[in-house]
Amino acid sequence: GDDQVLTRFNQLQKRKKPVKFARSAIHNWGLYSLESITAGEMIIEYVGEKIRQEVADLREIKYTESGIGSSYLFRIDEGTVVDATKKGGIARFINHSCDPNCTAKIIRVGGTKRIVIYALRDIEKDEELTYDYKFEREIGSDDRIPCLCGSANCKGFLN
Ligand SMILES: Nc1ncnc2c1ncn2[C@@H]1O[C@H](CN(CC[C@H](N)C(=O)O)CC2CN(Cc3cccs3)C2)[C@@H](O)[C@H]1O
Repeated sequence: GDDQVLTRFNQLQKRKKPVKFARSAIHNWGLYSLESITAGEMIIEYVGEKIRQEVADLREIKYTESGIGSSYLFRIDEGTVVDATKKGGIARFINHSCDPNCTAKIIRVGGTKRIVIYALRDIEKDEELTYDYKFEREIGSDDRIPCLCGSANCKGFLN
């Protein structure tokens, strides 16, 4: 129930799972576990600036124009986005996989929504952490992002 989530979130605040960012076999930088993690455990919060969708749209254009490439934007709900580009935690380095070992959950803590990354299965030390980005399909658009996760069940694209 919610109280367990709260307790575990508070524990997570005190004792984050040790993780590190390093070069990824999937894309550029990725996030890795520094110790084995048990299925269901909270690993890290995706921390950043909470902004309205309209602001996120403008920033997305600015980031793309300034060559930051795709952005560290994480949608919380239809009106809210967390932007980890300028003020963000290292969870922004987690890559997508079609066979992920983590999942990103939106939890409500004291009335505010937060993004927490949980382990979907037992994770070994030094494994790259991944979750399914669940990007919306860009129907008909030509800017599909080819997926490099390398999983047997890879869908071929991120969007
Ligand atoms: N399975 C995958 N297959 C292909 N590409 C992937 C996969 N999974 C993540 N991606 C890329 O990664 C971005 C998500 N990124 C996660 C961390 C990234 N690896 C990083 O080093 O910053 C954050 C965005 C912000 N951008 C900054 C950039 C740095 C270098 C080139 S663009 C990347 C995504 O939007 C994608 O473009």
